[in-house]
Amino acid sequence: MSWLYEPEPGQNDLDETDVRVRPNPKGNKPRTKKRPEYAEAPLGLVLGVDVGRYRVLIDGEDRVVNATMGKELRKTGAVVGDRVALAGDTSENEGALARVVRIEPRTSLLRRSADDSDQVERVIVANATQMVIVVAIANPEPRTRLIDRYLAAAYDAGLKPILVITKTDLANPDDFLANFAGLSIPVVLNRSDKPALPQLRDLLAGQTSVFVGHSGVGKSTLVNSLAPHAMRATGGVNVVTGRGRHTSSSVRAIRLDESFNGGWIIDTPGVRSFGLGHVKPENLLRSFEDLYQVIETCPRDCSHSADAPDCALDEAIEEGTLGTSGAARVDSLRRLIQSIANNSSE
Ligand SMILES: Nc1nc2c(ncn2[C@@H]2O[C@H](COP(=O)(O)OP(=O)(O)OP(=O)(O)O)[C@@H](O)[C@H]2O)c(=O)[nH]1
Ligand SMILES: [Zn+2]
Repeated sequence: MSWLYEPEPGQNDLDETDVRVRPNPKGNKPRTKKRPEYAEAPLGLVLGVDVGRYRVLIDGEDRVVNATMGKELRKTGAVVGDRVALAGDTSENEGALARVVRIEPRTSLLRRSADDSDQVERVIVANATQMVIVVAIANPEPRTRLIDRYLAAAYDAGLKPILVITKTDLANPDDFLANFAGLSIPVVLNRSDKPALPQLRDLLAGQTSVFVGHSGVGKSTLVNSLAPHAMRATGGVNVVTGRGRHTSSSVRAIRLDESFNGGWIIDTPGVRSFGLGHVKPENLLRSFEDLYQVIETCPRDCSHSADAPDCALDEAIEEGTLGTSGAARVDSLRRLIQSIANNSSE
């Protein structure tokens, strides 16, 4: 249920030193009775989740342990990127199973709905700082609206978006990129025979970057070029259960090498759709930053949809102030507004 995942006010400001004496802004009862008991529990990072089993990298050690969710946390569940406290058998011994007894406050949450009318959201990744949107310039043909969806999800989650255009050996990306000229997001042009490693390194250094993209765009190829050691470091997807491919999620965290200054990639191969049912309309508008100045001049309570009277977007298109891609951008925004309209009326 969505409310379980809502960050509390002020939560984003907390760091590890706040864990033991977390101030309770509302002064009501503490969230978990168990907290003092597990104050010394080792902390770790969730690298992967497989049918209720978690692979957790213990802080300060190069040790990945298997864990299950403690009883009181089972409904909430943890996701890749979560920082968790462990009790029980935290050894790497065969058959050892630790227990997650606490999930640390999250600094960000990337969610998606099954589709735009679905308000039951699924949390995909916790604590990421940016979203790398991977799109091929050809094969498969890029779709600007899909990128708009990703951008809306990124802004809603508080993640900084970065656009990586792959397969630039196949076509010239200039025309396509004109669609996003008004956005202040970094764009990296990449081709597998000459990966743009220095530029990517600059952008990914010290960050936790969620990689998203449609099937076939070359995301795996890109991730492999950035983290050739990935399989070894993360232990692969099915190590925990050893049970074939029945993974509940193949999302996994991959540590980048030292040249990335503590940077991580979170790959999301299983994530096919990006429903925006949970996205707040104001976050959607913010993701169209090139239109935002115009939107601010709209009448109060303007819905900005195609039938909205006196929407300043229509005027701006007529006057040509939004550039050549202006009409297409407005069209994309309006489709997304329409898609999440059911949601916002409740
Ligand atoms: N020409 C060209 N082909 C590429 C490039 N990058 C990847 N490919 C090819 O595109 C195809 C898809 O690449 P993947 O890396 O498997 O794509 P993916 O996005 O991970 O796709 P899924 O595995 O379906 O999620 C493969 O045949 C790659 O060899 C590139 O820069 N140029
Ligand atoms: Zn408007």
